[in-house]
Amino acid sequence: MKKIAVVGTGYVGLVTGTCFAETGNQVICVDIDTKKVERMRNGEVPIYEPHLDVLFERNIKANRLRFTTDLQEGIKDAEIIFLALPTPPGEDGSADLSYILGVSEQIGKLITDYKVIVDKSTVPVGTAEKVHATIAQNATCDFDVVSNPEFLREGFAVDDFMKPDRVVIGTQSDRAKKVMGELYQPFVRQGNPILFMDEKSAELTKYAANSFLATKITFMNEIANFCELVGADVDKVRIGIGSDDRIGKRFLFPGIGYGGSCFPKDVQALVKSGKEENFEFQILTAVMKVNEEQKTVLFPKMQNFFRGNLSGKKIAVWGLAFKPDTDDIREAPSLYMIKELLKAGASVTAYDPEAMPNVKQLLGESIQFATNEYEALHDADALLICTEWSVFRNPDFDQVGAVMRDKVIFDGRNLFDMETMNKHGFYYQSIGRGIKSDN
Ligand SMILES: NC(=O)c1ccc[n+]([C@@H]2O[C@H](COP(=O)([O-])OP(=O)(O)OC[C@H]3O[C@@H](n4cnc5c(N)ncnc54)[C@H](O)[C@@H]3O)[C@@H](O)[C@H]2O)c1
Ligand SMILES: O=c1ccn([C@@H]2O[C@H](COP(=O)(O)OP(=O)(O)O[C@H]3O[C@H](CO)[C@@H](O)[C@H](O)[C@H]3O)[C@@H](O)[C@H]2O)c(=O)[nH]1
Repeated sequence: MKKIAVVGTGYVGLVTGTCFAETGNQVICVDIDTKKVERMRNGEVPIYEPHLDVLFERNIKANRLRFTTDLQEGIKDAEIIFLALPTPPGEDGSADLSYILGVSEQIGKLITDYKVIVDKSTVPVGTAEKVHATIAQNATCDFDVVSNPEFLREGFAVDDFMKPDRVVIGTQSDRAKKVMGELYQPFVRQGNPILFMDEKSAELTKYAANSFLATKITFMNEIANFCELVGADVDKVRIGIGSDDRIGKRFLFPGIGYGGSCFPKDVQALVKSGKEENFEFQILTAVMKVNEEQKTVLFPKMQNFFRGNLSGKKIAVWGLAFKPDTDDIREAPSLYMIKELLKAGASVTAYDPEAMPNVKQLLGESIQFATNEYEALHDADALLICTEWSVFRNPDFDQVGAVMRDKVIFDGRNLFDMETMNKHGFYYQSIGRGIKSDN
């Protein structure tokens, strides 16, 4: 059993804290958001993340998981302090380290006995050194700073955390290595490795992983766009190349661009880190450009369909979250499409199983929200699909066609097969699969 403090209770911090509690540790989560802490103390999970609620409730009941707004109270008994704080893009695209360094400064003033301070946030190479220097300015006791990047995906966060493909631990301190190795032992029982390395390599491993995955998706999006020009079917090409073990089946799904709180900001931050070393990440620069264009690739198609005049058209939007099984709308492609549609004078009625409250906060009254997917379609001139929630995968097409003004679908996630669409008489455009049916 270890005593752990987790500072920051967002998608990463709350999952980290809860999963460490689940393996028998004593965890206290610290957040400056008083309302959030109040909600958690009342037993409420403040984010939507499948399966988190069961673990959360169980560990609170067992007194292994507690919450506070007071950093001093949070860290006083902890041997390990995780920093799961935001690292948003600064104005120039580099990672903003003010949250990390601000809390590090406070930690330096507060600690009185040995602690392992762990960077769980995604941070540029050299941050562990900066955190160390910041704490050292005030600390009067021994401490180590470790880089332990997190690879969980939203929507699968609990599973990814409990059964990680690997755990990366960057430290050159034997003492910290031992503490971290013991902590993670229960999570690598399946034989997946704990990879010990130096801090800088650990920090870069995280950016390299995200940038590689973003590149893989973007490559497939370009292939999809080319498929449309030459009449090939990207789904067939995807399966064709994905069957090669060297390429792999995963992360090859084309769509309206990658979004979320990680890929866009992390690719940008790595490119910026390169610039600081007079190094140009040529591939990643192209990835960012292609992805920007991909987010609105369906817009000109919609404009064409409506002969350049979207003004007054009613567009139903299915899916607002940047991906299914999350309420997160950070950098969601849906928001880019909605912005273009509103600019063109269209009206938008949207439905998303989890993300509507977040979008309401952002867009207010500028769009309408429906209580289910069919209600969103009432009198719609077209349906635009932005997120592949399971509930959208097998709709009653007769009902869909009956409530819409026109049977027109623009699908940014390739949910339906072309034959089904043809059979039901829909005009259907997706990504990389050509136009099947003329209206
Ligand atoms: N979201 C993901 O899927 C994911 C996965 C892997 C890594 N990461 C990285 O992990 C980090 C955290 O991401 P997130 O998505 O969990 O962020 P988030 O925005 O969801 O949560 C951050 C939390 O930190 C709190 N906070 C801010 N300042 C604080 C302070 N001074 N003291 C205490 N709490 C404070 C906020 O109130 C918030 O609850 C980022 O670096 C991100 O890149 C995220
Ligand atoms: O084949 C694919 C797979 C994903 N996406 C898009 O890519 C984005 C990111 O998806 P995903 O990676 O599943 O979600 P995240 O929760 O953002 O997770 C990524 O970012 C996290 C934060 O750094 C990392 O921890 C994870 O390993 C990494 O997968 C989303 O917009 C998806 O729609 C595609 O377009 N095609």
